Amino acid sequence: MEADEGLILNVSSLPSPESHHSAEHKRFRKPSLGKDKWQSKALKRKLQWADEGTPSKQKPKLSVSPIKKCTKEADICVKGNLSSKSPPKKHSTDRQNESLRSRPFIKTSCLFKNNPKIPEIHRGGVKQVQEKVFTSDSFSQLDLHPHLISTITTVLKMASMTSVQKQTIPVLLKGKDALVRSQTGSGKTLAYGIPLVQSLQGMKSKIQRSDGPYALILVPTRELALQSFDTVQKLLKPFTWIVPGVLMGGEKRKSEKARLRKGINILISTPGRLVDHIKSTKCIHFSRIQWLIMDEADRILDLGFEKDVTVILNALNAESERRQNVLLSATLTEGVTRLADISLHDPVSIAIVEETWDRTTPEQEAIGSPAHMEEGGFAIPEKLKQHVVVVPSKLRLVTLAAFILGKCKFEKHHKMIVFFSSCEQVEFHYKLLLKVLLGGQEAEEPECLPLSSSHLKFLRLHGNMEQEERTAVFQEFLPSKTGILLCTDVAARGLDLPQVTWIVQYNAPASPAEYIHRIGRTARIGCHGNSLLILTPSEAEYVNSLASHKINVSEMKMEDILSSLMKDDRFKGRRWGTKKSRGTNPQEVRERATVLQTEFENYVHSGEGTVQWAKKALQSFLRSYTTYPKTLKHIFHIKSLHLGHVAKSFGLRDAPQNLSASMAASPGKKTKLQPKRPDLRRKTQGKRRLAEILRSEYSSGMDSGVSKVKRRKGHGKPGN
Ligand SMILES: Nc1ncnc2c1ncn2[C@@H]1O[C@H](COP(=O)(O)OP(=O)(O)OP(=O)(O)O)[C@@H](O)[C@H]1O
Repeated sequence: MEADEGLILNVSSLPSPESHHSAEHKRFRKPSLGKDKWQSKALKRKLQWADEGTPSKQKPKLSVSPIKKCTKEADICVKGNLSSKSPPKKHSTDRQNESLRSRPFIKTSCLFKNNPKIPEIHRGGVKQVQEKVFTSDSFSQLDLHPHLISTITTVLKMASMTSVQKQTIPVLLKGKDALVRSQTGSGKTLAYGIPLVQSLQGMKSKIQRSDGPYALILVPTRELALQSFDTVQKLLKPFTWIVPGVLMGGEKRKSEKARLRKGINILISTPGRLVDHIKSTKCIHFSRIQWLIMDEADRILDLGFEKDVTVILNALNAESERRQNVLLSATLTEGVTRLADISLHDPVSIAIVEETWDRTTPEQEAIGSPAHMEEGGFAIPEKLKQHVVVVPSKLRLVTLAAFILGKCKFEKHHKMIVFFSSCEQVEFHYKLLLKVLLGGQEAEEPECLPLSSSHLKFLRLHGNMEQEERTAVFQEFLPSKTGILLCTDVAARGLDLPQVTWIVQYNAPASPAEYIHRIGRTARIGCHGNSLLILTPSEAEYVNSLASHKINVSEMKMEDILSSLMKDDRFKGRRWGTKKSRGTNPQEVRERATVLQTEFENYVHSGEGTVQWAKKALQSFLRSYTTYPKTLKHIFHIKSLHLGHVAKSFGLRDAPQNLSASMAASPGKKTKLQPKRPDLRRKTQGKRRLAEILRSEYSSGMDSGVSKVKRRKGHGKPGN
């Protein structure tokens, strides 16, 4: 146990955390149930607490100990039993008091003590790269089939072209290869979709379904495959003889084979799944392929799909030599240059930038080569407001919860995506937030929830989920006007989820490119949007790293986010009793944050299973922390993490002692996760682990080794 976690409330005659937790649930469902029992238990309580300076190695005692020192924060939890002094007058306050009295006091460390100083964020005058989204030109100006134009205007309801469409469509209609970069949400799908459909519908000999693929569209994730399929299908409405199809894993291989046998003319696939079919499905052939499109091309390589892409290119080259190739992304990086070299023939480079592009060198003037495209920074949608908040590790969880409550419960019309760095963390936070913020009654009895809570709808999406559930979640979140989607980077690329108002990055992304794609899930096609990046004090320098890529963030204050808790009396400290809270009293805000943290900790410590589950999530976080690239290691280094503090953000009261050997963490001290003498074997293991993590997010769905989270009704035991 760490020194600053010595402020522990040791309580005798406490109900077990588990029984308390279920009582809290009952409080929401049937407020009158168990009232007497809880009142008498509350009266029996004798609250005692240990000295703040408890030696760090001393084990927490559950016995009664003398009061040695009382800090303001201890007041929060201990002194506040005011109900006997000022008895409630009204029925509602009676019930409120009862709930306050029944609040458990097990042990709560000082959330606001011994935290590292929050450094000031200095924002240089970063001039962001900007693109104009729309042009005044209409699609009818292009040389397209009239039915295609009417589909665009009547089915897709689009009037004018976006900048990237205006520049790309004519190039592709001329039969040229292209390398296209334009900001997120600028309409790149139609930029390749329209010329593709125009060219296939106009082929001299009419396409037959049995001809097999004429076009191959590669995308990194299954959801993006589904989305691209949907767009292509719409464009093909008047051209019913051209058949699109999607291969994306998760589906039975047999049924995909059957669809391939029947014939797919525009094949949309994730690379891994396609390679699987190339290797095992006899009826797949590419003799008529005319188009190869790689959307999110840089990501396809990042994921270690390079080998897969090579297999695919070889398969295509073996059967057909002449085809048109297109690579697209909002962030073209070195990887794409490599891919461009092997897949494109004399390409036209298209990048949509405005004057703010900082052309300081003659090389940068020549945007003709993809290498130059990345030097000036990536464009960010004009109406996207980016924020950063620096939060000490211990306060991360409550800050996230307060932010979600503030936006999605106490404000209207917010739809939010929260990014985490691993599947386990998504699962953990999903269930923890459901249990604590919604009282665990989310799915079963929404009508029993306090009215305001009905605005909170949590969903999650990550690579370890069964495909059926992934698709269901995607389809549910897509049209929804509200909701909070917790996810990994599996949702960072390409997904077009309308009306998302906030992107929260709970774990910083591993590259500026990923930052751009994550925030790009909002403020699409000229709309407004907001993003929040949550950093710890030791990570604050990341803001400079973003600035060097022309990414400009403005600071939010943690205290302002936490002040949303003033609107939620479920987290009212006991000493405030029935007193009406006026304005934002910083002390009361801290108290409420502490009550909320206690609720998290109580849930996590409600059983051995939940403790293990939190440790697993913590371990997963630490593992992902070791995978930041070299260039960011000075900011995100495992050694700069304080394990005891980080544990708090997983609802754990103490730094876990028994993390797996590979972690070799030392509780209560800064973590020592790096081997003292890293040898080659360990390096290889690290690489393999990284590959596993990435694969778990993006696997084609055919890798048998990936464990799946089965869909459970009513959200059963965590960690399963
Ligand atoms: N000309 C247009 N007019 C109006 N809306 C458009 C137009 N073109 C595309 N859109 C819409 O803009 C949204 C974003 O398009 P799309 O998903 O193709 O963007 P993107 O550039 O591929 O984004 P990302 O880089 O995130 O993948 C979609 O909802 C699409 O229907």
